[in-house]
Amino acid sequence: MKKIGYLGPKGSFSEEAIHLFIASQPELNDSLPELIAFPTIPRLLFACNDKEIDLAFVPLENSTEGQVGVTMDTLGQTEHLFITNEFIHSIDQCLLAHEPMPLEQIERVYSHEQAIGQCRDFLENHLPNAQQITCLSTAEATHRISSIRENWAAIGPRRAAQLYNLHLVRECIQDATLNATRFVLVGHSLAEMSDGEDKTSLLVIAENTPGALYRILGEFAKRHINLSRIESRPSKRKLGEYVFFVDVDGYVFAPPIQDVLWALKEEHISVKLLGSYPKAHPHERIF
Ligand SMILES: O=C(O)C(=O)Cc1ccccc1
Repeated sequence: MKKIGYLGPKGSFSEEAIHLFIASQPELNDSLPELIAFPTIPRLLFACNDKEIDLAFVPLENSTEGQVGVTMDTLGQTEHLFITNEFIHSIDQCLLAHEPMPLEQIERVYSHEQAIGQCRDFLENHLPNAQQITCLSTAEATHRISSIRENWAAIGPRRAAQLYNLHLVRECIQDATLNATRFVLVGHSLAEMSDGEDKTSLLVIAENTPGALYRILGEFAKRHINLSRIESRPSKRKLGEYVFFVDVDGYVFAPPIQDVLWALKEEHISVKLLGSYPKAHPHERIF
């Protein structure tokens, strides 16, 4: 039985999404994998890197709040991991508490930083005086408030209310109605080319010199390769030095992508392959 790790505990958005992802994959449905909850994203990805688990399922970016920096940074640091699938899951944030309670009475709000960021306007407008407390996940936040009878609330998935015996004070409190998170499944080997459209994720380390990024992007443009995403993260070595996460259309062994990789190598630009995997097509309800 395959072991798949996710950011837990039970009731997190990651758990909700991994169940839906498994249901969408006929080959995983035949012998259901064992799901293992991890408390943090680095611990989960390093456990996969060290082969304690077969696969790790992690959030990568959200349509409202943007990149999940810790996932990107850890993927950059690990050596034996490849993204093998992506999965887009729509996210409805709920405000949960022990009992029905007027918003003015809520003194503290617990949640994951991504969830707090997705509900920033709601929190400013309706809970301006509540203290915001960041937790390792929305489910951890929900679990924390469930054992203490105070005027505290948590932001998390609807299902966490049932699991932790809490009341749904408000639903759909995220600032953008259409709010979706892109999760990726990470494993130990490169996925094979699919029957449909694939994409390739690369980590490019550019020099801090005039035109460095222009030359990198030019290699893709010259070969008519479409870039679907480019994000920078600090190199963590020096202020003002960055690494770039680039997603391009196509499978890594497609000749134009191989040509770009050769050209970048010749220019001494270092590139780490993060994976090649089937492109997810978001459900219409999401976008
Ligand atoms: O905290 C969770 O429940 C997670 O799985 C991370 C997360 C948080 C907010 C949106 C999507 C994923």
